[in-house]
Amino acid sequence: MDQNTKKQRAAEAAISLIKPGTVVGVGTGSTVNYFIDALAANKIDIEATVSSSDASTARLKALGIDVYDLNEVSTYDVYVDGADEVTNHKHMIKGGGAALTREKIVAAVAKSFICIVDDSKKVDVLGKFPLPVEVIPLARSYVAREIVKLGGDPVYRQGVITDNGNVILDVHNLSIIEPTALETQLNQIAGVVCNGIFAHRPADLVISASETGIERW
Ligand SMILES: O=C(CO)[C@H](O)[C@H](O)COP(=O)(O)O
Repeated sequence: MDQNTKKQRAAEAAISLIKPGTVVGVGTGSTVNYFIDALAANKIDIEATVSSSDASTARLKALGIDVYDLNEVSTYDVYVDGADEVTNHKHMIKGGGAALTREKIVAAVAKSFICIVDDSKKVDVLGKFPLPVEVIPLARSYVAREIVKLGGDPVYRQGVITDNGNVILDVHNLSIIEPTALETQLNQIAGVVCNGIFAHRPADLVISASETGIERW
């Protein structure tokens, strides 16, 4: 079974957890695209969505699904998003699609976070996937030097501007033993907007698809 089929299966497994009449938080990426398509295909009569990126907003609207501005919503039940890595503790690295900041915000407003992945994303320790850090453009070199002091190897993601007008540093060679501590530490560097460790707000449920079926934890 190829990776895209697994992504689609994980996304479709999340559909049964979506209740009619509710607002649904929608992440970003290829796995979430399958979720958006399944939301439309299953014709679940949701009230609307809140979205974590311009790309997801465009896909939702193209399928006739309403998208609320997050400022119109005080809270909502379920946020569904993919991940680049996820652990048994439901800590994640996100931001491979450069949408980490809005993803973290939209997830923060949700009562629960459902992470949908194929089984290649499950890891014991975060950090093999280069950690995305969104940075104010002016601060790029300074932040990179500070990250080197923390033991990481930052690489500027050439040609990528986030939906917020910022740039991304992908930090290689980190073994993230204490994700909550590193999430906090990176956020304290002046010029960092957000980093892709989701440990202060982990997932509540991970749905992972493999050859043999769906695993939940
Ligand atoms: O964090 C993300 C985007 O910023 C995505 O959730 C993550 O990169 C996984 O993407 P995909 O579902 O395409 O494998």
